[in-house]
Amino acid sequence: MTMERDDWQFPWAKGWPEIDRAGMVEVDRRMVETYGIALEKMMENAGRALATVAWRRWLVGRDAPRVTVLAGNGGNGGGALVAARRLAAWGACVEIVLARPATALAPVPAGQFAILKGMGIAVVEDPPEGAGLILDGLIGYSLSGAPIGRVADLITWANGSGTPILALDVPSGFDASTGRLAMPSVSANATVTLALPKRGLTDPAVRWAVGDLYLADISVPPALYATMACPIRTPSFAGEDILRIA
Ligand SMILES: NC(=O)C1=CN([C@@H]2O[C@H](COP(=O)(O)OP(=O)(O)OC[C@H]3O[C@@H](n4cnc5c(N)ncnc54)[C@H](OP(=O)(O)O)[C@@H]3O)[C@@H](O)[C@H]2O)[C@@H](O)CC1
Ligand SMILES: [K+]
Repeated sequence: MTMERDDWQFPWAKGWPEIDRAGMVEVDRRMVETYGIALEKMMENAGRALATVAWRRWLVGRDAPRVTVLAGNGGNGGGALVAARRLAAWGACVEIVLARPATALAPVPAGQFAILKGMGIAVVEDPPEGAGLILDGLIGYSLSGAPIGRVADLITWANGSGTPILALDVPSGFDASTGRLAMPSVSANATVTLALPKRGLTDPAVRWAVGDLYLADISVPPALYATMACPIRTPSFAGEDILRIA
């Protein structure tokens, strides 16, 4: 699978369709209710894509590389927990840091967390030093206001760690409704966004937070996009389920 395709390099030059939070919530709803593509399935695709980019860009060839996974209690955290499972199975030494107590995890992320516990994956309270990569699964498209509390502390810690950061869907702190960054915002080396680029992600002004941008296919049927209130042209993945688009 080639991760780089020249013709995908500059989406704003290519008119990549972008989507805001409301649109993505509608896509998620129709995936489940119209097509029966369960959240677990979407989350598995999201997490595997995150793990694949993590492995191929930062971890391949290294012996038991250490990965710190920062997980919020929503779908973004769930996708990162799937990536944690895949990376652990590929030989990474994974440490999970939850932003909220495990009891606050939403049902599907909680299921992912239970699997990780069953695998004996380490869950640590304080983020460890010296990891080779940090996964940002704190907040995705459901940011509400500027990050606060432990989430904000973890963002600040990750940014100051000197360790590369790979963000899921959006860098935590990025507002997918407005395309603007709240502070603090994760300053990611790369972001794996899901289905469609979230509104504003390809704006060069936010590149310092987004980093290199990958788009992951989570199997949205073209007809779903075509019958949206504002029809969307489907990105052509054509057998390559992760594309670098910026
Ligand atoms: N088809 C797809 O695209 C798929 C998308 N998927 C993924 O789901 C994501 C959307 O998931 P979501 O809606 O569960 O919420 P999400 O973004 O995880 O954030 C909620 C968390 O953020 C927190 N939080 C919010 N604001 C905050 C603040 N200011 N300061 C601090 N904390 C704040 C909030 O805390 P709380 O409000 O509960 O206290 C809660 O913990 C999406 O981005 C994608 O990654 C996958 O499921 C696969 C399919
Ligand atoms: K994130």
